[in-house]
Amino acid sequence: MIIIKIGGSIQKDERDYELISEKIEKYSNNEDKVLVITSAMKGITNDLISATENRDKSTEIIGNIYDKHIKILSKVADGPEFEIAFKDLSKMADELFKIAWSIRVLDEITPRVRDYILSFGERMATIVLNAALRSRRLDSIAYPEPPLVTDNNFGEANVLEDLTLKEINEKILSKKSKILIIPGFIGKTIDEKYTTIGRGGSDYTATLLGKLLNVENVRLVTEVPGIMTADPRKIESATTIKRLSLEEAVELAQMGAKRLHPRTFEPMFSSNMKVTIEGLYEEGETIVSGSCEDEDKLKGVTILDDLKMINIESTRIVGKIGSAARVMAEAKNSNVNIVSISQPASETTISLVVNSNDAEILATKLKEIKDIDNIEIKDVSAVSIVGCGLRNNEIFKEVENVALQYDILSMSRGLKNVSATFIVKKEEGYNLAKSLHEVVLKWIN
Ligand SMILES: Nc1ncnc2c1ncn2[C@@H]1O[C@H](COP(=O)(O)OP(=O)(O)O)[C@@H](O)[C@H]1O
Ligand SMILES: N[C@@H](CC(=O)OP(=O)(O)O)C(=O)O
Repeated sequence: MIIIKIGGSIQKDERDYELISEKIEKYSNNEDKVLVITSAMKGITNDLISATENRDKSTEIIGNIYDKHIKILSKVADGPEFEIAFKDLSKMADELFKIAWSIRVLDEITPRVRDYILSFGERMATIVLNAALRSRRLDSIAYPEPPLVTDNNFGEANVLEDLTLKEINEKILSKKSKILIIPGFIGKTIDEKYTTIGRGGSDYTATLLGKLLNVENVRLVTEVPGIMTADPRKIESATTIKRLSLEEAVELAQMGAKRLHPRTFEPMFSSNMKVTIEGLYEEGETIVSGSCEDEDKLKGVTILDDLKMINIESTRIVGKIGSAARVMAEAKNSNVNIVSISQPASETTISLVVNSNDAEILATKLKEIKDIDNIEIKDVSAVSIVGCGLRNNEIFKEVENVALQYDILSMSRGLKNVSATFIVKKEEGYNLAKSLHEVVLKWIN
């Protein structure tokens, strides 16, 4: 069996479905079963989120979502396949309209209802993809219900692995068709409420099922030809990385490369599967497998630029046990994720980097701590460089020399020292990323 994940970025028009069908057919030739995991069609998850946020427009947005699906369906499916899929999509859309109407009337939404609404993106995508494959005479079936059984942490649910394995064996793998199409990103609780596992969660669905089902090959198909040395939309000279060790892949995913779910590669730590990220339009792929090897030098650069640094200064917190804990406790109580932390040995300052949206919320809470003299907030970028070669002194020095030409606010090392992150003022972020990318291109193999 092979697992193929089809990204949302490559589900937008007739040509995409033609290329996807060819790819699935090619991979299915030597397999007994192909488990296809699909994301929602391009832009649909964002549209659904916008329906939950702009409740006065929710029915209009949902009308557009339905139209987009039917328009594509009419181009990729024909005859009875079109008829069946049309009925299934219309039934789902009816259900979605009812919820949209109720949130519009109530002007209120709970995390549970939000996940229920988001679940329609992936569920509708299984129907369109299946109709497209069947119209090309491929032996496929869609199972739109979530394969993952999760806890009820709506928005970022955790997968219950044993129950998921049971579910997939009983309800999905038992189907006779060779190609089984299931939704990524969504799950359901034991009492059958829809959940989601976090943005980009279809990649993680694929690797997690790969581990649970002992599958050797998991292929994540997307619009770019593999994971690249930088986001090709930001840095033109970015090129495909041929191989990533698991440590490197985890660091890159965590810092947003190819908008992967941060846990995408976690299942690989307890399995022997090989994960390949490959392009639909251009030849090119990245293989993720194994640990750091001698030939692994530098692999890539990422940049996070919607961040703020909160500098907390006080001479009265120096040497006091529990000062940092109080600051962190405020972050926890305010539900604010800390992206980076630093404190000099003089202990007079604690600097926290958080997502821009969270900065004011946290700073307001911190101002209530009476031993703090001054709190300052500034826009920053986090620029990271990743590669096993950073453990090599010569390479690390070269990276450091380039970074030191900028005004570095803090520096930290990642998992097993295979990454280094530099925090700089926002206006320096892009230039630092470009300079570090030049070093990557020199050392990449
Ligand atoms: N290092 C990187 N390598 C490849 N793509 C990247 C990288 N960093 C950011 N990206 C962006 O990720 C996008 C693909 O992610 P996404 O849209 O989530 O794909 P999919 O929907 O197929 O899962 C690309 O269009 C690219 O701009
Ligand atoms: N549709 C979800 C899940 C996902 O993984 O999407 P994509 O494969 O298009 O990144 C999202 O947008 O987050």
